[in-house]
Amino acid sequence: MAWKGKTPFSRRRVIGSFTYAIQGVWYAARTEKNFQIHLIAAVIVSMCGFAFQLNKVEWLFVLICIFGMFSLELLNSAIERAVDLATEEIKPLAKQAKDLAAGAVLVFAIMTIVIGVIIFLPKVLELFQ
Ligand SMILES: Nc1ncnc2c1ncn2[C@@H]1O[C@H](COP(=O)(O)OP(=O)(O)OP(=O)(O)O)[C@@H](O)[C@H]1O
Repeated sequence: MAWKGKTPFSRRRVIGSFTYAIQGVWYAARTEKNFQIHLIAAVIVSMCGFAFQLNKVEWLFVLICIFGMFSLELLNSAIERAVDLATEEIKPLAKQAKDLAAGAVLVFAIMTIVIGVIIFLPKVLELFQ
């Protein structure tokens, strides 16, 4: 614990926690294939959002989907590492932990796709009318 001995809300501790969090996001952006795919998808979806001039509510849903996917992907990567740290052997509990974490990402991804279809499909269809 790098902040041991500091008061709970000391400025250095808060800045330290923030710095570590940024390091985590930066590490994922540099090394995690899935996180990079989500980054590209987020840029494409945002460009589509501007192109189709989404309203405020539509943007809120899109942003929740984008940042929710990032958050879950980061958690999934953290769980994978924690499991690998706990054991290098093949164990049913290790499999369950990793598969459950991957399942959480999948469930949110399905919701994201459904929301994407609800928001963008009518706008795309309008282009062909
Ligand atoms: N220690 C283990 N014991 C049993 N099964 C495992 C173990 N480690 C991984 N697995 C199984 O292999 C799958 C793939 O694990 P892995 O660690 O390669 O992650 P991944 O899903 O390929 O993620 P990423 O590609 O992001 O690293 C897991 O989802 C799990 O089902």
